[in-house]
Amino acid sequence: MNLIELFHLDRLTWSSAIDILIVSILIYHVLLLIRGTRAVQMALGVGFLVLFYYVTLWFNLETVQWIMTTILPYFVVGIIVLFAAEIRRALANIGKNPLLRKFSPNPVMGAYDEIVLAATALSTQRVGALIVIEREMGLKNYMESGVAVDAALSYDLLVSIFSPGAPLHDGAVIVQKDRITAAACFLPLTLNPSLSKKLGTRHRAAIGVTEESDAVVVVVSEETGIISTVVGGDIQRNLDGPSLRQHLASIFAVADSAPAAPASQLSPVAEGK
Ligand SMILES: Nc1ncnc2c1ncn2[C@@H]1O[C@H](COP(=O)(O)OP(=O)(O)OP(=O)(O)O)[C@@H](O)[C@H]1O
Repeated sequence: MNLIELFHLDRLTWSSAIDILIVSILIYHVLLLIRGTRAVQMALGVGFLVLFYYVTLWFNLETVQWIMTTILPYFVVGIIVLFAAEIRRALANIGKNPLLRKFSPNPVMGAYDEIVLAATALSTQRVGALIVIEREMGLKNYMESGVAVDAALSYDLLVSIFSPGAPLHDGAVIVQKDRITAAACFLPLTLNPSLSKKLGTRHRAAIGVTEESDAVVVVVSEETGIISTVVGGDIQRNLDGPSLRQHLASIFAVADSAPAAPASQLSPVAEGK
């Protein structure tokens, strides 16, 4: 028996090849989506139940089969509820239109330089900060949990919002293009069990919002002054001004022309705090 007969390749048609390709791409994207989340354990549990169902068919275990087929419809509803975040993310990714992205104007890196400067200054002063930058997916539901602000994105405003004791310092600032649109916003916490225990709620909120949206988050740790960015649930730690700027420039695909000024060149507003 040759390979063609062994794998029935003689029956392979163009449509079945395309079929296999699409299913492989779908499986690959589902695995990418659930990688590193609690959904992995659940997917393993579902796999085990499916296997168990075939074992009951094999041994003709009628009562177990009856129980499994009776609870299956409820089980499907349960899976939809449990995987709601992952399903939302998958649908949002499908809905992202690369054409729309091409036509929407690029954010001005100058505006994000304000974030770089503020993060650097806040880090030096050990002031915690949580800045969420909206991309294609709207963040209106998170904005509604905070206080609406409609102001130009500026270093001074960011530093004053996060100053300890300022009324809006607790929670996240939301940035849409070159404007600060909300402050003191509450974000969903990630439930990822594999995260370091060293990451507290500020960092968990930063990761959580990027698991549910395509936002980019800049976090400054109050405890250590460490600057991190989070995209798609992945946290990148230990950034400094230039690396944060470079990272934001690469995410937003804008020309990285001028390096961010060091924190020592910042205006007296920050330095005085
Ligand atoms: N769900 C949330 N949404 C928005 N902000 C949050 C949320 N949870 C916590 N925060 C912010 O994080 C602060 C508490 O941070 P905490 O010390 O628990 O976290 P952390 O990750 O260890 O941060 P740090 O390194 O800055 O101490 C809160 O005062 C609040 O400003």
